[in-house]
Amino acid sequence: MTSSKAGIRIEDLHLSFGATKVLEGINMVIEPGEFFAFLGPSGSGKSTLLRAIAGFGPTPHGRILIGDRDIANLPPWKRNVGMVFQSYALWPHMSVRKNVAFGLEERKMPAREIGPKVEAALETVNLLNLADRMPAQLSGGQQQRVALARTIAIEPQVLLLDEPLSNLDAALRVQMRRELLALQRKLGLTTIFVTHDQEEANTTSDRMAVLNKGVIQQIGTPQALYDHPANTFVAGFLGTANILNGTIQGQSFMTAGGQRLSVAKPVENASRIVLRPQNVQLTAAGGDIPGKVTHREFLGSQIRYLVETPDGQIIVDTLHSTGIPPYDEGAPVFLTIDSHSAPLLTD
Ligand SMILES: Nc1ncnc2c1ncn2[C@@H]1O[C@H](COP(=O)(O)OP(=O)(O)OP(=O)(O)O)[C@@H](O)[C@H]1O
Repeated sequence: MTSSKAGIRIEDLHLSFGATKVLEGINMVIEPGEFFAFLGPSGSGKSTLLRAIAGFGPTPHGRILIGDRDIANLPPWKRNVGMVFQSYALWPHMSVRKNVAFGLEERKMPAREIGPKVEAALETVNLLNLADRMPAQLSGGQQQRVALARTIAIEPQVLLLDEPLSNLDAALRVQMRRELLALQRKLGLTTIFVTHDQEEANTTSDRMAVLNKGVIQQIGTPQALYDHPANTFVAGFLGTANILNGTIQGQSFMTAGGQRLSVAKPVENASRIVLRPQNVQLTAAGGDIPGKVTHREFLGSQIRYLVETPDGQIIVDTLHSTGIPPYDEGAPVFLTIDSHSAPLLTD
């Protein structure tokens, strides 16, 4: 089963629900065949943006192009997009096979063509053996695969996924996100995946857009956004971050608490530095910054310490090896900070 690849271009998109602005000045280009994630906290506008591409919800201002077709004013069924919902939205009274055939029948495809297309879609998601079951006789993961098969059967140019894994338990989510990525790679379909789960976005997407309050904060690969956040929101939203205030002085960042941290590339007007918990070392003596352990959490592979310092609380992650963690709550410690390539922020 193949689909023609098409990119997506969104130009200066604005959208309101009545008087409430929900999306502002959205511009982005999604490359043909790319797996792209919309990531952001609850209410940031991810689903609204996805639905605007699908043709649901209030009509936005701005342009939405799939390939070189402006689809912003087309009804959903003329946009050639396939959408998978969090709830799966399967017909409970229809077998798996009928559910997958439904969209093709709606499109008035000749019956002799529908059978092979349904088989091919079910084969793609490894569900051919369950084709005659009813949805209620399937596990959550299997229902999700039916929803996917139903969507890819119509051979859309673009696949839109709205939190498709959030009804699954943790282990199945991990398995399904790998299956989803493998399927996307096999079909080469331009895909947008909405999630509020950064691990899900990090592990699947080629690139992602981080949204907050209806505004895109940054677009890039997961690693680029983690290593080079554009602002305090992105730094704090992706992973755990210690964000210290201060100023640039020569080749150093001088923290508000009086610590001089050397930086490779000083940024003029930088007022914050981002220290990831794994870039701080804890020692009993001989480090740069004195502190006191106020809390300790056992995370399995790591131990997380909260340490009170002249710059406030700093989170430190250390690798766990078998045995008793070395520092108790209340222990005096020293921190050594690897600040050389730590991101500097100006907002
Ligand atoms: N039908 C509606 N009428 C009015 N406001 C709405 C409507 N749907 C969504 N909103 C508002 O638009 C904003 C964005 O909602 P949206 O569902 O896009 O966010 P989200 O980032 O997808 O959040 P979540 O992860 O919780 O689904 C929210 O403030 C929400 O309250």
